[in-house]
Amino acid sequence: MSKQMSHLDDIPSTPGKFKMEKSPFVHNRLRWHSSLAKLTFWSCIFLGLILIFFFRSPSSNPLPQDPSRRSLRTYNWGGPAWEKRVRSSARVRSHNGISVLVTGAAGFVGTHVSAALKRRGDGVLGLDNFNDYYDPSLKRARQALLERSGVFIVEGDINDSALLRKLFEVVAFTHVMHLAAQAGVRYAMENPGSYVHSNIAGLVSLLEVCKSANPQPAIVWASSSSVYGLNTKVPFSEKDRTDQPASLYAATKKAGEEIAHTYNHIYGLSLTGLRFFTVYGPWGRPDMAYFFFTRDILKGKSIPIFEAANHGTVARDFTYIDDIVKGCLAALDTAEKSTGSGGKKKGPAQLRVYNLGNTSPVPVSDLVSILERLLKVNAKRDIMKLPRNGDVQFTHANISLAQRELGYKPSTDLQTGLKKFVRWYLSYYNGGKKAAG
Ligand SMILES: O=C(O)[C@H]1O[C@H](OP(=O)(O)OP(=O)(O)OC[C@H]2O[C@@H](n3ccc(=O)[nH]c3=O)[C@H](O)[C@@H]2O)[C@H](O)[C@@H](O)[C@@H]1O
Repeated sequence: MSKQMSHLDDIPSTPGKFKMEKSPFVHNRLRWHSSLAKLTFWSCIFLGLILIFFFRSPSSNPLPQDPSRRSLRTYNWGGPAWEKRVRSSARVRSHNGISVLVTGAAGFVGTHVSAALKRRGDGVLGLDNFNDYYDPSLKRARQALLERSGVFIVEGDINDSALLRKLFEVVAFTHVMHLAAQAGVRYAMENPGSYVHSNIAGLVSLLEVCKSANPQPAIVWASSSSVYGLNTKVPFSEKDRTDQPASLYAATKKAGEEIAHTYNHIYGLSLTGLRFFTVYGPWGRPDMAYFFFTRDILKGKSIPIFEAANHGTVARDFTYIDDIVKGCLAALDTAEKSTGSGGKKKGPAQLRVYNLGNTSPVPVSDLVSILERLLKVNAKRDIMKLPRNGDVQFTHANISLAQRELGYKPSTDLQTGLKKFVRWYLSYYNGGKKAAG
């Protein structure tokens, strides 16, 4: 190093100018030294700036800062012990049982559906990416609950095609109950990418693997009442227009219905979409109004209650989880087989869409009154204008199609359902001592 330096020191940097200097050697050495120092100095500054930029740039570390790219997380799966667990969880234990892959199994509806299927002896394997859209510890608690009844939840993302293919290699699922999604109407303005990632790209990734599976499974999946968007004709019937979504969430669910049509048409996949109407109940989602209203009423915090223009009522056709589960199971049981094999269609296949609602919309202010009575605490009501962030003024399901074809008959009113929710909430959060996330 020093040898090389001394050699470099002897060579004038600009030989042409050399002769013009009065004391060429000394002067040039000084010049050389000072320019080397300058070069080193500016290089350090430049390097420093690059490093600062690199570490502060969100793209250098996409995982914690960009939740729409959750699939970039790596999950551990595979190996003989893992395959054994997968097989055992998916094993059918009753005569004429089905074997179901439940995506979003650690979610609210996913947990209840998985438990119900397992109870009647069907084979159930869960899949969930345990993202942090809301408190993941609640998802872990649901997972523990399912584990106790023999349901294994594979940790992974529906965008991971290699994982999905592996699951179909290990188990010949007869059905897929696809509930993994980015839910929530208002969050779509904060993180639009996560909706595209889960509800569109994830759905396509799943259907691609299902279409190539041999045998192809029948698929039942969660659409949403939000697809009715700005439709004003009530009650909402499956025949009504769904081309005016009011949120990106609704648009991705509507896109899902169109994508389902395509895969049914080209590949003969049997597909049933269920339009859920504001599902609530024990083990529910903390991002939903009934859940965080409960938390905030208990904390003495004020709760924002939306109203439409001219003090118009905002109402929802709140549907209790047990009724939804019955609808899901009936959809699975009436699903016909897919007709394709090896990615090729052999004949026309079933394509269905059903409303699963309660058929009795309740104003949000009444929901709050019921919670006040059940919690024995007066809410601090903060009445505010319905924000323009995707909410619609009301939903109301016409369920006659589901009644006729699935035998769907909701039987829990909001008062009864909320009573069960509040009992669960108080015991889960230890009498309100542990705060809900
Ligand atoms: O059924 C559906 O299609 C949808 O139901 C819910 O969406 P949403 O009905 O908006 O449920 P909440 O967020 O719990 O809101 C319930 C009601 O409370 C109102 N609300 C919400 C939040 C708030 O701070 N204040 C308030 O008054 C809403 O406007 C709405 O009328 C779910 O979050 C969606 O994932 C689902 O697809």
